[in-house]
Amino acid sequence: MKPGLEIRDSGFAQARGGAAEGSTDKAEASVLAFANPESRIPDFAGDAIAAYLQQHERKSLLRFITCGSVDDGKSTLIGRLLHDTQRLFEDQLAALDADSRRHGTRNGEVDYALLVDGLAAEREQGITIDVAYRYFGTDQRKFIVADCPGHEQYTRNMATGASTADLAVVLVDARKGLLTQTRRHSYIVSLLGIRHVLLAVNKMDLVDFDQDVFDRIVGEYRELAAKLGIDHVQAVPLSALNGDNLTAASASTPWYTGPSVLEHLETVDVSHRAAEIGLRLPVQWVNRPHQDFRGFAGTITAGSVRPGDEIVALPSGRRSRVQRIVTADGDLAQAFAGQAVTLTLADELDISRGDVIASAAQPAQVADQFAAHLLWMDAKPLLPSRSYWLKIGTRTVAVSITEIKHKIDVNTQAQLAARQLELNEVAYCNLSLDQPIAFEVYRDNRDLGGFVLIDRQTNATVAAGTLDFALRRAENIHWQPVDVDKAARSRSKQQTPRCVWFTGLSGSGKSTIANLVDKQLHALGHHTFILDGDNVRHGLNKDLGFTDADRVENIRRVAEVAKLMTDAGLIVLVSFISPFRAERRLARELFGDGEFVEVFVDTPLGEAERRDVKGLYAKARAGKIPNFTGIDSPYEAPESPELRLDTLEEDAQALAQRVVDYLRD
Ligand SMILES: Nc1ncnc2c1ncn2[C@@H]1O[C@H](COP(=O)(O)OS(=O)(=O)O)[C@@H](OP(=O)(O)O)[C@H]1O
Ligand SMILES: Nc1ncnc2c1ncn2[C@@H]1O[C@H](COP(=O)(O)OP(=O)(O)O)[C@@H](O)[C@H]1O
Repeated sequence: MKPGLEIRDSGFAQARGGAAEGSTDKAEASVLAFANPESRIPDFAGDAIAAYLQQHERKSLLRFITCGSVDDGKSTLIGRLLHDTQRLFEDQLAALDADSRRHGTRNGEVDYALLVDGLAAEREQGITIDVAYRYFGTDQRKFIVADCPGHEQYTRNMATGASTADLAVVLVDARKGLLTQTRRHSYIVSLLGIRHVLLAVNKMDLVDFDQDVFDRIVGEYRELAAKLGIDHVQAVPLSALNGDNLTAASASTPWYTGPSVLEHLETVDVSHRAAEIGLRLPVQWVNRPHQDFRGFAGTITAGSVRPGDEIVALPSGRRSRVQRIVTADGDLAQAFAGQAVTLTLADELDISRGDVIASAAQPAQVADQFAAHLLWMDAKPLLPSRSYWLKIGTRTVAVSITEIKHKIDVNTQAQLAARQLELNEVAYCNLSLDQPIAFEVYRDNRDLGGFVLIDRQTNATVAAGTLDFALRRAENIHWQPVDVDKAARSRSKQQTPRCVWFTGLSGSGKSTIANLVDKQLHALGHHTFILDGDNVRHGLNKDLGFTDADRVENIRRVAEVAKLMTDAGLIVLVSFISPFRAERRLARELFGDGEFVEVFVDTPLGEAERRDVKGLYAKARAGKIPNFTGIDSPYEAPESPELRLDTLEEDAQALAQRVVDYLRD
């Protein structure tokens, strides 16, 4: 990549677009990522974009998003900007002409919205349903615009577009004024750190270019922006359809003396005046072609670097000096943000993918617990205590949400109590990671402060978030070393500590079999303990019910207790329905190799229901117990348990013997 090409990319785009895994040129890959998964319009192929960007390399780049409600005129605005700045490709124009005749809503005249609403399905519905990235340029500047859909359920796409933008064009229909959507989108704009809004009060022609209407809307919006901490608002009275105040001043608004939309986009200064942060190089891969060369490759996301500079590797905190800055075109004397480089260091430091190389004088911070804002983007709700992947910069770690402090009504900013989060909801949460990471608060650095959460089973991106601050408690709690450790306890008990985890439907036979195993082991002189769902729910977990969220927390706690018991040298028999794979995996990950033995007590629902030891199935069928496992709450059978016990094939005694044999092996 050539110096001077100003492409920035945030953690969001990387994780979503899958850009640059192991690539030496993230910026180029980002460009392609824009062209590919987001924009569904084939004309903007990666090559064309790269060529275009190269041609306009020396101009500054403004990334912006457009947002507003359906029918506010976003697509028309962008289409017209593209058209009027004459960056349209010839064939696109030809296609547009034909399309307008076929689909256009404007009696055979060119319909600019069709330039942007790429998909046939969208045209039929008359709405834009995905983020579409467009490139255009003028003599002053080049632009990348993300067109964000206006429909309520597509908040997720809007957040995707916003995560890389410096400015948001917020469209308001002059006849309607601020709508719920305007508030929602402005909230997300502020959440994702955009400080500049161009408020386009559109369709002014339909209110006779009435200044009072404009002033009233602008006044209301300024109030909202102030509450949200959006510092810079430029309002423009607009008719995107007719082009008033779009690229030049309109004769219809003599009372307006500000810039046109395009003039503002061309001249607005979006550079962050925040204190210049030092070098940040999230390591994408460690390049070790032979014994004598060890280089750390990645794209510099902030600051600059020269050979001789003192650096610190994070999170380890080890220091060294930069020896060389290697690129495909030879070594550099200095490299800047946006450049993909390989650094070699004066000392042998243990640095791996996901670490951050930072300037020693101005390092990033390190922590493993945070307060953060989360935008939930999955149809399945967020369950606190469940383990997800958190991807930040080039690092991926396991995370759980330890507390939802409150969710936020994005329309009113009201704070509401919540135990779980649904699609498109925003919440303020505490997060706990399984290892420390290098980070910066999102306000200061989007690259090291913005993250996504990934479902560990489906690999789907389920949330986007911003780190607000590290929790103090993380700094102040340390592991207390103990002299009598697990190995010592295990030796004195003459046994290998284990966690034997029985899972299965209610009435499958977990308790019966666990009890028999316990008796046998005890008779053999082993030190054991049974943790049974029914019992633990009378004490430690008596605050929990049977919602998905409560079951997740139930299992998390009992897994932690089982872990403590194995640390005490015991063989623990855990007998819980534990219906979700994710939590059984979480439990497994607490233990060492071979220590966790998953026993699937496999009894078909019909059989468990026939037994109905406690009469619960009958009640559940009668609608008296909501969320009953197997009836109206799911059971996810283990895929590869250490033992599967078929209770239709063998009796409880024989099955217990199989468990004991397994353990004694
Ligand atoms: N709605 C609902 N669904 C399932 N089970 C219910 C429910 N309500 C009460 N019970 C009784 O609670 C026992 C299950 O508790 P667990 O802690 O093992 O459940 S879970 O692991 O959190 O899913 C379970 O005990 P077992 O029959 O021993 O499995 C039931 O007796
Ligand atoms: N092969 C078997 N293994 C375990 N239990 C069985 C078997 N066959 C019948 N049962 C009966 O099924 C019931 C299982 O109940 P329980 O052990 O309390 O189940 P859970 O703890 O899974 O809810 C008991 O009444 C038990 O006698």
